[in-house]
Amino acid sequence: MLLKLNDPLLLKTQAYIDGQWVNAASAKVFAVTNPANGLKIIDVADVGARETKQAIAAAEKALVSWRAKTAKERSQLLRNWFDLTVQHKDDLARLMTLEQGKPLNEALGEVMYGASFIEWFAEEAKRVYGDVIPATGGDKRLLTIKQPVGVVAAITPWNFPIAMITRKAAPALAAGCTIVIKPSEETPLCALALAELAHRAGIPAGVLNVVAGKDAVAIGGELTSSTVVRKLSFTGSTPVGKKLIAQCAQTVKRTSMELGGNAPFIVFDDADLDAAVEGALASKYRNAGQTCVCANRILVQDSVYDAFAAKLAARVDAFKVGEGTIPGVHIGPLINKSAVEKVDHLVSSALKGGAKALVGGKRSAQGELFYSPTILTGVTADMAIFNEEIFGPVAPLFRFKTEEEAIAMANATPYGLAAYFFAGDLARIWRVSEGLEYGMVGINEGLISTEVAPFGGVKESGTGREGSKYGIDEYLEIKYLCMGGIR
Ligand SMILES: NC(=O)c1ccc[n+]([C@@H]2O[C@H](COP(=O)([O-])OP(=O)(O)OC[C@H]3O[C@@H](n4cnc5c(N)ncnc54)[C@H](O)[C@@H]3O)[C@@H](O)[C@H]2O)c1
Ligand SMILES: O=C[C@H](O)CS(=O)(=O)O
Repeated sequence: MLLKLNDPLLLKTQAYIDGQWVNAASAKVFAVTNPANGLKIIDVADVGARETKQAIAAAEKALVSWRAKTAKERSQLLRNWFDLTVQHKDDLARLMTLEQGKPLNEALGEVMYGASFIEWFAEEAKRVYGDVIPATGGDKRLLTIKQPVGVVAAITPWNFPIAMITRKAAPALAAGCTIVIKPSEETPLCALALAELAHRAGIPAGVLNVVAGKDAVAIGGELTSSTVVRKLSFTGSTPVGKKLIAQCAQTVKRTSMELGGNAPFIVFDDADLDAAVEGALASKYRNAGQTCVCANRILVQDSVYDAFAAKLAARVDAFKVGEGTIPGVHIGPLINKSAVEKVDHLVSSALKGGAKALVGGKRSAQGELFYSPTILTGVTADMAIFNEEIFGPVAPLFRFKTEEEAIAMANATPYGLAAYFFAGDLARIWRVSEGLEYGMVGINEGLISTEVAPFGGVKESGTGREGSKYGIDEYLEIKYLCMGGIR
């Protein structure tokens, strides 16, 4: 797709530091490519440790006046940012489809989902309350106040290049923090466009900074070792999250971790099978299966296995695979070569182990980074595909006999982000909801993410929650005040 933007000034190719657009001191650039065809979209300034230091210094400088603003003043500026994001939603969606590959309608959905966090936290900014605590002595008054953590670092993934940024930046700014964002090198254009809109919204220089570069380790090293940065909010893979937690430990930073998933999707014998199929389609194949909350293992009770598989296959077989700008496309490309190779390896290994491809089971002829929507049957829990995050349009179906077996299978993973199940009986719904070791559970529903509810996982899927009334707490410190001598 030639890049036709209504507002061409949203296409930014430099780092955004201290309210200025700057090139890399090294003059280096890196190419951003379209995963649908491998063609270069544009070159972007390839910044590193030096520019990251400058961004941290800018955020530190801006913190003084930003935290001193009233909650209402910060709220209004966030509202301006929300309004501009919605106003430019079509251009942002085009940029996203171009650099990330998801179908245009999904990209538009993500822009609005991302904007919803700015809207939500524009309001939450005005509801940061403290406490008055009943004193232990007549001469004392006890209270708490909440204050911003300070300078925040955010490191974000490529699969939701707008929403994963606003889900961090909005609560951080609402709380009175300033932020340095390192987007994925795969998808910097959306991040830089968001920075341009924040600038236009009147968010002061240094409050929000974006540093994009190929050397994630160098940028991350600066962000995690700086004593000025008091918090890291990371969204990405669990292995990288573990590294970053360790790096942050050296300066005792607060961290929020939104990491990998391995979501079970359980279909019980008392489920509405048509609803379960709709839920599986929505959860499994969104963003070509490249979401942290995608159904990763579909567990189906024996007596309904064949009926469910047949219904699901009929729908998946009808999926249209292609470039995201083409109307009616359901499945776009995966993000890069290693992603396709990983998915192909997991499928091939399962097939070698005796699984069968009811639909797909191979790369797509649409292009180097396309994979065919796939359903595998006869998959067993000893296969790698049961234990690894697939991150592709592949639905492995597993059989189970009893409710206890389903819960045990579902929980047999180090991950604990999202889980789903379809059932009818109310007592079963309560038993299974309480038995699943996950941060989020979809019950007769495959799409659960919203700005008003807490998003996050347990075990090795991370710590902390984003969105909801809880999300702003990640960026606040509670200070206890004890007033004495009051007689
Ligand atoms: N829990 C969630 O909310 C959530 C949301 C989206 C994606 N994810 C997870 O993210 C993964 C896919 O995204 P990804 O491939 O971008 O993940 P990734 O971990 O490879 O990269 C995420 C970000 O970290 C950066 N990074 C990588 N190595 C780094 C290092 N050593 N130091 C500093 N920064 C580093 C990358 O440049 C990118 O910006 C999947 O595991 C998915 O489940 C989780
Ligand atoms: O991939 C992770 C995102 O958080 C997915 S969602 O859009 O928030 O469900």
